[in-house]
Amino acid sequence: MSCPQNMLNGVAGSILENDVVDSDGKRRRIPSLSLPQRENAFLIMIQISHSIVDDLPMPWFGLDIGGTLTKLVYFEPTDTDEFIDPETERLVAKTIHNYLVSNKAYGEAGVRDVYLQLNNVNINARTGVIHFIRFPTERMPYFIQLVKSKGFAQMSSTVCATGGGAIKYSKDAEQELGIQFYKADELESLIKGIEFVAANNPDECFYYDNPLDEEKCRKFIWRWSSARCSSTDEERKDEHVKDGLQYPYVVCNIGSGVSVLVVRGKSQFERASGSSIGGGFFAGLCCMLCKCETFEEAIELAARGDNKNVDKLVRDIYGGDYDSVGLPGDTVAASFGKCCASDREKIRVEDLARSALVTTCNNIGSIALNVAISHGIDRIVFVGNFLRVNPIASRHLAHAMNFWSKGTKKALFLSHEGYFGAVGCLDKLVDVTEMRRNHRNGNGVDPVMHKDS
Ligand SMILES: Nc1ncnc2c1ncn2[C@@H]1O[C@H](COP(=O)(O)OP(=O)(O)O)[C@@H](O)[C@H]1O
Ligand SMILES: CC(C)(COP(=O)(O)O)[C@@H](O)C(=O)NCCC(=O)O
Repeated sequence: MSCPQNMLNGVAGSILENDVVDSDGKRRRIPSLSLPQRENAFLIMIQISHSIVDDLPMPWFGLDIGGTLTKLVYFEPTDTDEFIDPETERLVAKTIHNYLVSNKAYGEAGVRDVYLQLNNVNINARTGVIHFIRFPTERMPYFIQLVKSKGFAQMSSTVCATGGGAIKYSKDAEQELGIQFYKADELESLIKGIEFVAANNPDECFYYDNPLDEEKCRKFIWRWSSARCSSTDEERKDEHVKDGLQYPYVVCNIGSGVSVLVVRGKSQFERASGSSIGGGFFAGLCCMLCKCETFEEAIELAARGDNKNVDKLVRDIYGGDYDSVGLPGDTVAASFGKCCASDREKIRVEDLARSALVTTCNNIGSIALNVAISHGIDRIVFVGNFLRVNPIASRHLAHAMNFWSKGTKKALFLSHEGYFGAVGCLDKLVDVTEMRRNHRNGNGVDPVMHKDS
């Protein structure tokens, strides 16, 4: 465990001598020791563990309470040590493991995305696993009651929260559970989460070749940290791999609504644009027009539909391409433009769902591309849960970026789609640890009393 320097005050010499903590701050099991040595080490470890518990009690949760979905990430330490960790902390971890990690579904609507689990990651000087869980935000009151009934709130835990709901529900969490959120800004958390996950998961990022060609479409991993694609791994294996991400890049977050950000460096970003035509718009149209009950149902319907029966294309108006301005005949000229035609009875709900999907993607693609062009940036990273189980949208966006930029801009996608805000807000742990340490040393404020920072 990388005990922050201040935690080591007074015992540092003995700890290093007894090899409890590595010089780079990594925790390590003690090699076999003689009995007096063991007693000595044990006492030292009790002191350390108390300092650590004082600094930031486990378990650690990151919560992104969005307009539609709440994303919960749970960091489960795997570097636990019976000599170092207090028994209470280990018991809590076991209780949570038994409930969260042994199940894949919770209540009526909670789901753990097991395939996204990230192993062997380091957060705030601990090593562990990140688990990914989501549920509809409208179930938040039920979630609060569940946490209460399972007694999770009593286990002194550290909850970092972001998204609009971190503000909206903070009073309920406090009143019902006695939990105060460490709040983080959602866009800052989004970028921190993207950079953290991309750095920890070499296969996180991908792009499509020939996105709209059913036969030739291929998905390739983009090794973001080394700016190369996985197909060249072998031939370039001896090359030096650069650390960190390649700047600049554009992020287009498609949640309920859409935010487009320009990222120029670590912690250096601006929100350049946005749109209300996003995931909520698509889901809402499908609910009202197609009577879909779920997002998954809407996507399945759209997969079987044809937007050409609903949208007016350039060729429906021009009889072919509109050459002089470079508009191909199969471009959508007017979304839903055929819905007023006298033969509209032939339009199926599948076609309406597909048109809703294409309309949403076209609008988002155009905004994201404009931002990339106006800022002179070539890589556009699309994230957000609108892209969940939705390769049609990703492939459509990939094609649009390539086609309208004449191949100069590339659409990239990340496999943890909508979870970056929840991961990124865990970064608050580092700030809180630092603040608590300062407070203990007589400087600064107590973060427990100032969780809104
Ligand atoms: N299981 C689901 N339930 C509802 N919407 C979903 C689901 N899976 C994907 N979506 C899509 O994801 C969007 C929400 O994306 P998300 O990134 O979680 O945003 P937010 O933070 O606004 O909730 C929805 O508007 C919908 O289009
Ligand atoms: C307000 C929001 C940041 C909230 O984030 P979300 O829950 O949609 O992920 C987002 O919905 C948004 O950027 N809407 C578009 C607002 C606009 O620029 O028109």
